[in-house]
Amino acid sequence: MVLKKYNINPDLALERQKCTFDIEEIINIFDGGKEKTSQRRKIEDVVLKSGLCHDDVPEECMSLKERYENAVRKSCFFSKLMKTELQEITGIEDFETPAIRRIADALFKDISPFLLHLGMFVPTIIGQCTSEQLMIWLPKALDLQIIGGYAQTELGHGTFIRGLETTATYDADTEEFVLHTPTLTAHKWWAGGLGKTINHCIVVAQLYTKGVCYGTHLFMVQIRDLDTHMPLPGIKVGEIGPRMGFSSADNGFLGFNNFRIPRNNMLMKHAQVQKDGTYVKPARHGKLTYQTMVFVRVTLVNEAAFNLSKAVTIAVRYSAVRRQSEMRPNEPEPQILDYPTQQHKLFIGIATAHAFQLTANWLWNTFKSVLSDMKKGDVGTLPELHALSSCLKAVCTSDAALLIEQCRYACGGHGYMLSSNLPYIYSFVAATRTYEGDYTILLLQTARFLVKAWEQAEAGKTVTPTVSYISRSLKGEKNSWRSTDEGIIKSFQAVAAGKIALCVKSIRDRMKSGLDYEDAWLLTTVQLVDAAEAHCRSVILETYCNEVRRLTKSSSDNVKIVMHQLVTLYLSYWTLQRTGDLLRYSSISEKDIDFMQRQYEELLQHIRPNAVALVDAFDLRDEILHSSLGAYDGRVYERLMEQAENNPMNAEPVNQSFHKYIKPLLQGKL
Ligand SMILES: CCCCCCCCCCCCCCCCCCCCCCCCCC(=O)SCCNC(=O)CCNC(=O)[C@H](O)C(C)(C)COP(=O)(O)OP(=O)(O)OC[C@H]1O[C@@H](n2cnc3c(N)ncnc32)[C@H](O)[C@@H]1OP(=O)(O)O
Ligand SMILES: Cc1cc2nc3c(=O)[nH]c(=O)nc-3n(C[C@H](O)[C@H](O)[C@H](O)COP(=O)(O)OP(=O)(O)OC[C@H]3O[C@@H](n4cnc5c(N)ncnc54)[C@H](O)[C@@H]3O)c2cc1C
Repeated sequence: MVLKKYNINPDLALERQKCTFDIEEIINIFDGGKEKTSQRRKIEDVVLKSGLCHDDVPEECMSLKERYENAVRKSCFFSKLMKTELQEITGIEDFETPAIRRIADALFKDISPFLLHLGMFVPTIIGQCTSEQLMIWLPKALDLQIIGGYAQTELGHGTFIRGLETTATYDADTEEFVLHTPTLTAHKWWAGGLGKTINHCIVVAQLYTKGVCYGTHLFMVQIRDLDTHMPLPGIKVGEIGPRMGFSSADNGFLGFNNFRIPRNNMLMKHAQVQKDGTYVKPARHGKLTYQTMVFVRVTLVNEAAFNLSKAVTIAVRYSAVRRQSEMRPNEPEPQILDYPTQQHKLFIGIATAHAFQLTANWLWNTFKSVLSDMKKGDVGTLPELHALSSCLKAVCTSDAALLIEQCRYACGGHGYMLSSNLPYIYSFVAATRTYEGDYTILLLQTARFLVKAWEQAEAGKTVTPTVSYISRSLKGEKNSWRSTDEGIIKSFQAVAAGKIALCVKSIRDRMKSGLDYEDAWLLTTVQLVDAAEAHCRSVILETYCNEVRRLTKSSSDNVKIVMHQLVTLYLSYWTLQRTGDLLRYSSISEKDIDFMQRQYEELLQHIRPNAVALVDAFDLRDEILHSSLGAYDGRVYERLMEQAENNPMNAEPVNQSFHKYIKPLLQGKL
């Protein structure tokens, strides 16, 4: 839809006048500098001027098939734009992925069927291919001569990768692998783009050679004819059916009937099958084939931050425009943003978006540094990255989903409209809690690392920096509560250490009472998930504080103040959420909690005048927000009426069902 232009709503205009800081400064901080902001805006301008964001009818009023076809059309033209005009017009050779990611949302209110091509297919080629394989597939994939996806999950197994049933059996006579789907539950299920769009995919299958199974490995498989797009003989493929969100992502199913691929289609950077069928196992680490998942988990922390920033922008702007009830008799109805309970629902969303964005950037840098270690042959830092990316993906996507839903509650009835975009944002982020490793499963992976770290520290060994608090705790360091940033972080670390200690004790006690390790672990998993979550909280709190301090070093005083108010709000919020834990594992007193509660409520008041400016500082254009409630001009009621009038249901004054059913019913003739 072409966005109509309106004058700014006077309430919003007034809000912007109250702002105490230069929003451009905060925008630059999050973009990574002025230059990056200007590059991003250039990219956005090109895409927005391309006309590609236009839909003749609102996406939500299209049928599923129309939505899919529309998303394919846009994905193709967007890809062309990325390869040609964007580079020519802006002169920017190296597209920053965050900029492309952000502007992609102007095209797709739901999901691009090409998401997995860019999000997993290309990264798997980069991470799992030998240099010869890379030369064959990477240029084709980048040039979109082939379009791919990532088919790992099966109907029967998603979490437990070792339980996958698809087989890839090596035939040394023909130097081919035979892919086969032995059971109903072995059918690949869920892969994005697989249903109708892609012609290639990475398939994860159990490798058999010389009669031995070597576990899951990755294979490049062409599934459709490049010209006719028909499934190749031996391939059964289709769309899995309507779901909560992801309607235009054509998630698919896939079965193989003794389907043959050349030996060279096994991705052999880490493990190899030689021509005679000899298996060469990965030299360095057994889980390197899981690397794309680590990459995606890292990017999902960014997704959590970005989508939360969209939701909270919509809800804060709406709350500044919406007036409801009365605070005192006969006074005008206040903006709902003036209610402390509304501020409590929303300001934590702003602070969390900052915390997650800065944590995502930090995690991305950690990821790059681990990759560079691995290139030098050192895999020593991989376990910590796996533990960090697992818990951060779990906690950030889960918190973001809850806070996005809270933003929807904060918009009352209108938040329930698809045109608010909040239901779309929610259904996208809700899926991120499950895919790429379910919440519980990933926290249990981190817990495994934490228990090991505890045992190492107990044995007097040095542990990695993110768990160094364990060593301090084992040395008997007592926590003394202080309501400063550092003091609060230390107390959250004491909570994590206390919980890990209890897990270790529970496991040992259970083993002493006769259980084996597996059962002792299993019975402790509720506590283990809790301990991993506590560890993750302490990581986020510490990273957020450190990064704000680092990034605002040369900022103006007013920016420092407002950014630090949000940090303090975040620390206070989580202190109040976790008083039980803090009373148990730190020296916090009831008086301290009263102080934190008052500080929190005062902070809501301090942040209130800057709330709209703070969400403006996410710099999200209306075309990216797609929201009748969240547009920059705040013309909520005009847009709600506009979308109602454009609803195809209103194209005819009387629907045919009246004549077919209602009238006969009224007349007793049905
Ligand atoms: C160019 C132009 C283009 C134009 C385009 C135009 C349009 C463009 C539009 C688009 C715009 C742009 C878009 C950009 C991208 C956006 C975002 C991307 C979104 C992507 C969407 C994604 C959708 C969703 C995809 C999916 O969902 S895909 C499926 C994901 N599936 C899962 O995630 C399964 C979870 N399950 C497990 O991951 C395992 O099952 C399990 C639990 C670990 C146990 O694994 P197991 O083998 O049993 O191992 P254990 O025995 O437990 O552990 C044994 C030992 O190994 C260790 N260890 C386990 N792991 C690992 C590991 N990794 N690494 C290291 N160690 C590990 C463990 O610590 C232990 O160490 P130890 O303690 O021994 O020392
Ligand atoms: C929108 C969407 C897109 C997707 N895209 C892709 C894709 O492109 N490619 C692809 O390969 N896959 C994809 N997936 C699949 C996704 O990765 C899996 O659904 C996800 O990993 C969870 O696995 P599962 O469905 O088997 O859940 P299950 O493992 O069956 O989980 C069900 C419940 O059991 C619990 N549970 C399971 N095992 C344990 C355990 N050991 N201990 C304690 N609790 C346990 C879980 O915590 C969860 O609560 C997608 C999924 C969605 C929703």
